[in-house]
Amino acid sequence: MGGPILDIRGLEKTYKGGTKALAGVDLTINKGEIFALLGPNGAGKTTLIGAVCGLVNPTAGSIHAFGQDTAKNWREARRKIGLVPQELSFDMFDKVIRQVRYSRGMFGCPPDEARIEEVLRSLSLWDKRDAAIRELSGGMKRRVMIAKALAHDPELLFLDEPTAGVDVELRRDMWRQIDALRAAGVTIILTTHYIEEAEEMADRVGVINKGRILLVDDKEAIMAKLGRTEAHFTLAAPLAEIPAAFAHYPLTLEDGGLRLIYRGGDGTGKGKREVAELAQTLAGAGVAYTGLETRESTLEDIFVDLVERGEVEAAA
Ligand SMILES: Nc1ncnc2c1ncn2[C@@H]1O[C@H](COP(=O)(O)OP(=O)(O)OP(=O)(O)O)[C@@H](O)[C@H]1O
Repeated sequence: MGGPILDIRGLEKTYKGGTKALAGVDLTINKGEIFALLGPNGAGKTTLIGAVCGLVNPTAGSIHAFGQDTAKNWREARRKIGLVPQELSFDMFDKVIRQVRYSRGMFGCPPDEARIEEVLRSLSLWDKRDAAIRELSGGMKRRVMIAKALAHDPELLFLDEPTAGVDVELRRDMWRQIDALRAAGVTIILTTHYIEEAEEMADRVGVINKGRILLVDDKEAIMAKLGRTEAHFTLAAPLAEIPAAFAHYPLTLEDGGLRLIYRGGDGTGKGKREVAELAQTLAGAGVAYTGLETRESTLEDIFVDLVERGEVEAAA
């Protein structure tokens, strides 16, 4: 992975009417990475993307893209940036291929029919190239949005909720497309509500809420730092209390003493190890169990936890 391709410092945006959508965002994106920006509705994700793409005028702070200060020279930076916005936007009566060609030209790239064909084929749009956009299904329209964003061969691609409301097949296609772009060295920033998407695709994850970045880290590091193991032992007979020999484990008794629950670990495997120890030693200590269910926390658990904790801290 390369050096910084995007550097955002102290970015703030207050809309007319007073909504503070960004409240001091610092974020550095490295060349070649896939960065997932997670956050609930209204967190400021679209505003942040808009600020980098020159669609939103920041109230304070700075953005450097490809080493250029976008406040001074956003056109130069914008040429190297592709944006697939959340909303569909194009001339519905125009033909697919013309819209894609037009996008390429708009960013000052010379015509290149071979490249246009390649982009259309990669998105399974080649057969539809002469169709008017309004004749296409919703999923196909979304593909056209991506084709348009790729037509000028951007080095940095923003995907704002690329798979919101699309079917499973199209979502898988998009993941494949993102993989291919990653292989070609394109840096990708995607926003999503689908945590599984971030879990599947991203190298790094940032969590944003109320215009503030709560956390940025490697996906693996987040899982390791904040991952938890939960294990439920269904006991053969109720326990009145946790035996002293197991007091050093993070255990609780529920269901009138019939369920022994382990909640702990740190994502480094400690949780699994401790649960395995318990599974082996409980019976020997006279605690028989008839069932064991375990689960590891997902990025979704971590995200919900962080946002809730962030809200608690903000309210405190
Ligand atoms: N043009 C605008 N004028 C006034 N307020 C706006 C405007 N655009 C966004 N906002 C407000 O700014 C805040 C952040 O919105 P933004 O669209 O950036 O969030 P988001 O994280 O992209 O949300 P979602 O996941 O719902 O798309 C919200 O409170 C929103 O209502």
